[in-house]
Amino acid sequence: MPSPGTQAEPLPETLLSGSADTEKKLPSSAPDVKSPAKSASDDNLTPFMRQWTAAKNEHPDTLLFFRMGDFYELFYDDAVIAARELQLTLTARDRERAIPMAGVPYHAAENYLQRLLRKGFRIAICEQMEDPKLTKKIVRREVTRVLTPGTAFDASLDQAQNNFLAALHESDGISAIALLDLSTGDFRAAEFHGPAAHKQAIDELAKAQPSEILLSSNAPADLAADLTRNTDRVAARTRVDDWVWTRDYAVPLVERKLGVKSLEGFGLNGHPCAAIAAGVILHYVQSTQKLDAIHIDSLRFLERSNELQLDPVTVRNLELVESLIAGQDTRTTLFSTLDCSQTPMGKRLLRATILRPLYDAAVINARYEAVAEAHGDLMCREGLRRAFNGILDLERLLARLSLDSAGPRDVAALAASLAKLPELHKTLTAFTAPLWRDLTDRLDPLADVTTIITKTLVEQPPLTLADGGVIAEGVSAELDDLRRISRDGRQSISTIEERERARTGIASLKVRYNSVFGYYIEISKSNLALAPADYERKQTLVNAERFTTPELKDYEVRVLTAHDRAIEIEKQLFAQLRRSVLEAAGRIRRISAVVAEADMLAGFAHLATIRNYTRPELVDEPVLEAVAARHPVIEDWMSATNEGRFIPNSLYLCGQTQNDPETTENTQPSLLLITGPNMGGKSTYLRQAAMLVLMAQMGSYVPAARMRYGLVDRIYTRIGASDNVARGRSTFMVEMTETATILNTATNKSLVLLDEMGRGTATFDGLSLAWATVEFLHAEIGARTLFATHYHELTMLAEKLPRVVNLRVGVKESPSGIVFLHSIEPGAANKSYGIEVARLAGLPKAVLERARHVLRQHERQERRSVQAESETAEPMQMTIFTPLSQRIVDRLNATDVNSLTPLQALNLLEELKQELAKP
Ligand SMILES: Nc1ncnc2c1ncn2[C@@H]1O[C@H](COP(=O)(O)OP(=O)(O)OP(=O)(O)O)[C@@H](O)[C@H]1O
Repeated sequence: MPSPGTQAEPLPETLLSGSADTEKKLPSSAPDVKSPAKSASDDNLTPFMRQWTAAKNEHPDTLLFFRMGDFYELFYDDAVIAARELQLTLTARDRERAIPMAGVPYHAAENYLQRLLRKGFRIAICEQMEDPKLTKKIVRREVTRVLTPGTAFDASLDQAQNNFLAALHESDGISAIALLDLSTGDFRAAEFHGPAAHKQAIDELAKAQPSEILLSSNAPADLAADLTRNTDRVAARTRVDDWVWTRDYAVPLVERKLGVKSLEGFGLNGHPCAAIAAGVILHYVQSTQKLDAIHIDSLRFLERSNELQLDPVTVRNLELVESLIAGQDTRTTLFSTLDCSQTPMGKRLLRATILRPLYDAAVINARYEAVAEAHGDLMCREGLRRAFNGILDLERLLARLSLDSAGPRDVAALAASLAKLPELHKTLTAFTAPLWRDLTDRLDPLADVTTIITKTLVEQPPLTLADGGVIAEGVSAELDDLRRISRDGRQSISTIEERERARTGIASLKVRYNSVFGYYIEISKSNLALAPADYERKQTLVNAERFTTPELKDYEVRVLTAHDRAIEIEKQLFAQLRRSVLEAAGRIRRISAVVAEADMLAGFAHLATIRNYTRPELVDEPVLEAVAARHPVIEDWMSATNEGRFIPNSLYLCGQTQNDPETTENTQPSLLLITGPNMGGKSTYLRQAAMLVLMAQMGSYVPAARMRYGLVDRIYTRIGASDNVARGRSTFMVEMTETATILNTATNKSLVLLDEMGRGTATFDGLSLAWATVEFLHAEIGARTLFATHYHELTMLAEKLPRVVNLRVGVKESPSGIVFLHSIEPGAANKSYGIEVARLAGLPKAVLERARHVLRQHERQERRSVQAESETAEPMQMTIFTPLSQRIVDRLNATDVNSLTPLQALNLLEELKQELAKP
């Protein structure tokens, strides 16, 4: 069957990926593999090529892997592309027509397939559907699977990451997405309303980093452009016919798959767009996998209100799961720092939790309590962590079984992992915190499933079913009998050999077997005269002659038939085992979730111990207080590389509440203005605040001596120049867009980090924008804000605005230069050390001296103009705006407008105008 209603879009020319090995030029024609435009009924074609052409025409946008015996062969342009991409030798089939051909051995195909998928190709696997030995005509072949980047579920996937297939649906101002990781069964959907719906959907997609995105065939082209701009890894884009994206077709697909009459239980009622996106995903999976993916048995509707919101910019800026610099050591991410999970499920959950921390005090506190208990009991904690040892990727093993691509060893691995559950269950019962109790209750040890597998399979099964030896003795009486015949047959062969040697007197006579000629007696040419008359000649070699006898022929039939039949029965029993295990698919998936959560929490407890993290206190006020806090990633990095010691710093912030009086003596700061030299540690201090909140809202302990905080609804960052320049926006434009988002959407529960805002433009423009932004954040938003800046003028705001406080990073001047203390102190920096830092960076002496000279001149000029101003004018205003506008403002402030007659008002206006006209 062809893939109905799908069509791959050419990939963009460049992969804008963060990882070095994918940062390659893709051939623009990568997935364009529509060759040749032939008709299967073309009379000139051989029957074989007619069969190939028919399969290719059904899947024109794929590379067709055509099974021929022990090889998958590719022909025409497919062969040329595969040879180029996989460095295969290009040969030719049919000397006359010279059809390009390239192939890979079927047992090694997996590796080649994955390489092509990673390059964005789609692949159709055309299998032999009957045994070539049993047919005299051409073997029947069918496309059994279509592989696409988003539907991969092979063993080479990164175990710590999901491989998502996404669908994006937009209709009547509503944007919805669905995400499915076929390799684990993780299936989610979300829907967004209002003016920001589209952006929110794109942001969610960017966070999920799907490998493939399904779009409607009539979706606008710029939808795809948006995705490219906001997604780090460029996903393959596949168009699906618009008729699939309809409520009548797509929603019943989801209902049928989940076995329900309504999607209410999955939180999808009233969210038809999300349900349609989920349905499109299922349609696509069915058309590519050609079988029912049993392990997809639930769907999670994502509620943004339950999460701490992180937009993709913040995820990238804070280097939560990926390093900012492409190809850089991934050990510098928060994920790598916190990852001490023992199982792949635990790793994936940790990653997902970093990207979606909680926004629910009860759940967060329940986690703290569980971590506290494990933290406080070394024996139990270590016992628990040991219990995860040997639990392999339950979700992915199950998925492979569900998609019928699990071999005997996969099933044995599943059983070995499940066999660890009773021990895990026992270890968990030692804990009493409610969350541990809940996990213990949910941990079904699945003993029945383990028993079925261990009873059915031999202890160490072979990789494939092909040669048998997979099913244990005692499972099937018929199989045991056939095996005996086959075994006895081999013994009889040696008896025959001995007897025939004695009969003929030829000591070197051999009885052997090969797959082409079956059993035979081999006699060397020199002994041919001794061959008895009942020997029938079978094959002549250079130095020997091969014979058979009626007895040997009879043996052959019995032994080979027994062997083939035994393998047939093994296949049937294995299929039956697969079905039995899949009946427990839902239970296995639920257990995987329990294992993942227990593993992650045990990891938090372990980190708390080895890194000295402490339990945060979650309160009902918008505070953010941390005593002696550290940046988890830098601290870990420094201790791993023995590069110094991280200097702890404290933080006190309080978001503005509705009841806050306008000004009071002891107002807590909502905005910290941090000044100080480059390299002083300003950015680190900012990021550290975000890390603390993020970890705390994941339910983890934090790197601080003490932390007290109120829930944060969203973390905003405007940090440094990002790589969007490559995506068509200037540094300054990116900066302003990000700032606009903050000012338009932050609340008093948010955490805002602004690092060197305004530096991307002319000094005074930048300063003015930064100034106005601080005022707006202070007056209108009241979010907990950290603002690092090199504009010293901004520090004046601390005197004017009650909730703004100045902090500076400590430096010590010494004869040999400046020393960064990395401590955060009260007050504003009185000096910048740009030239000193430039010296440390190795700028040429001449440039440094010239810079010092220019700086001195500039400072002298500045002093002169300040002097002149103080002699002539009123005291300097605490504002960067001109005194003239301030005079007008003062005049207006002093006027009681209600007491003015219309004429007086007009006169006042005229006076102000004249004031403006003064030089
Ligand atoms: N508290 C600390 N303890 C130890 N080292 C630190 C600390 N804070 C920062 N550092 C180190 O100092 C260096 C500079 O830090 P950071 O980038 O935060 O400085 P900055 O003031 O933001 O500089 P710039 O203004 O140039 O961006 C980094 O290498 C960082 O690892």
